Amino acid sequence: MRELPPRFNSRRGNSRKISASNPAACAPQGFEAVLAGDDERLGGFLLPSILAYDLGASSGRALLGRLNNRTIEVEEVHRFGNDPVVVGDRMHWDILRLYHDIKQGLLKAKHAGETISSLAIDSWAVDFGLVGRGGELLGNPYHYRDRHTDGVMERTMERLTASRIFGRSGIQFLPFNTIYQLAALKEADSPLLEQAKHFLMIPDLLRYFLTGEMHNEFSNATTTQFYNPVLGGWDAELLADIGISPSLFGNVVQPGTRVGQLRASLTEELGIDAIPVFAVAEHDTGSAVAAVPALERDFAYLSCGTWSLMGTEVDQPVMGELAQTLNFTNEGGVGGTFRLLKNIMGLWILNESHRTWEKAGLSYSFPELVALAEKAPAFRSLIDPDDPMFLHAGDMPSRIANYCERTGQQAPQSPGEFVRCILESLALKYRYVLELTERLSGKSFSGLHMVGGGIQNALLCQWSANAIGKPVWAGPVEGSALGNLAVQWIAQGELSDIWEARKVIRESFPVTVYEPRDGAQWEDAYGRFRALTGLSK
Ligand SMILES: C[C@H](O)[C@H](O)[C@@H](O)C(=O)CO
Repeated sequence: MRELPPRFNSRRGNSRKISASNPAACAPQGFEAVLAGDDERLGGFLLPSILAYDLGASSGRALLGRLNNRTIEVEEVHRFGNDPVVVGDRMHWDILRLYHDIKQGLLKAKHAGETISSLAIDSWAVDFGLVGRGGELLGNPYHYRDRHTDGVMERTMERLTASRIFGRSGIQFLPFNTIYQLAALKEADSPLLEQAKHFLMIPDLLRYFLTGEMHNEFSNATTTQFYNPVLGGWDAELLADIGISPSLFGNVVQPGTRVGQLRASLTEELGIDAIPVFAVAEHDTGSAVAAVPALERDFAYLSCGTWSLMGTEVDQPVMGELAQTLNFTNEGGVGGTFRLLKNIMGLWILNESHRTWEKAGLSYSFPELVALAEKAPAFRSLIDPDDPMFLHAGDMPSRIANYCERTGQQAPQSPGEFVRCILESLALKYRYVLELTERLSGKSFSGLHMVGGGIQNALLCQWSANAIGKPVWAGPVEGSALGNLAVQWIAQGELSDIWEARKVIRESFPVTVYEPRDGAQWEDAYGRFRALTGLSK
């Protein structure tokens, strides 16, 4: 059974009120005192900063956080690109460059005169590195959009059946899930598997570089599709099914667990202290959901970035036939919770269209593209953003035109019309998935919380409210980084539990409310969208 760190099993109402009555604990320099389970609040002293690294599919940032008398102050000390590297027909992450930027963040914090009391890393899911006998990384991790997994999911599902895989993992079927990446290496008889001794997901790997310690974190482990949430551990049967040795997989730690400190060689190299390192919800979506400033216990969220992740928070995974049929997922959360959600292709389609136009010498900023979309004719062309033709990198405008021709629609002609098609289709897909979430969870939501970088697109937020016919509460932008900070503060007794964290986030970062408009138009468009895309409930 999963062991939760102290202060994290307060999902429903049994949180321990932490009082500041015992001044004996007030020894800021004795920070370790807190770590030793002393949960007396340090009498309102301003504690040193903590550092959150949030690595997204296109960029990363190092955010300093301070908790100043119930208000969160954040400061971005380092922002960096995350450009995949294509070698031949393989696409890899530039993991050593990412580690270099993590070190840059530490140096910038040091030069800013900051005392860092802890740090943690979150990133996108499913991807991993393999480490050999000597502790060496055996190669640059594959990017989940690399095509070495083409056809592997279908072959694996045929051999094992979808019910067996979903019944043991509770995870949605996506072709890049870790289980199919490992199965692809097995099919290719990759020498990597012969040499591999340890499996580390992206944050696990970067944390290992920092501390020298190897741990697999829970929220990210669940995205592999071979973690069994009922057994509370790696599923040896599924691993055996794909011919992968269970010995590669280590102990799974829960968000909020202290997992070492910066190794001596690094503290010497950078001239900094051996800062404690925590595991947080290292799947960035897990951290984003932790930071949703919800008031009510039953809330719907949309984490909006390269991907759009929509769902709700549940105490137990929902692994019945309907969940499998609707292809929902149950990814691990904070405090023993699960994220019942569905992946939606998201702003990736817009980002790739922008990249295609840039390559063609058509240079538009994102705000310009959104302004052009607003002026374009409404609901002229609609797509299902999750059609597999939009998954891999490439010329999205041509694929959108192709989709429209295939469905008997007029294809967009100008960048403004293409962007309108993308944003309208996303908003309508959000309505579709929200209705499925209500059906599957048995909950009804009074509105939708939108968090993440994508909410800076106010038009998308407004159209999402119009499409769902309910208010959208947008904020915070830095959802993942704030969720990362929050779990570090809870682990160190600064916040009592995730609900206090959400309250402090709500008070520190006011949300923008988008009330639904143009109901009749969007209702009509939704009918057309369902008919065109063939999406039935
Ligand atoms: C593959 C994606 O990374 C994953 O499904 C998504 O949840 C994510 O991590 C978005 O950053």
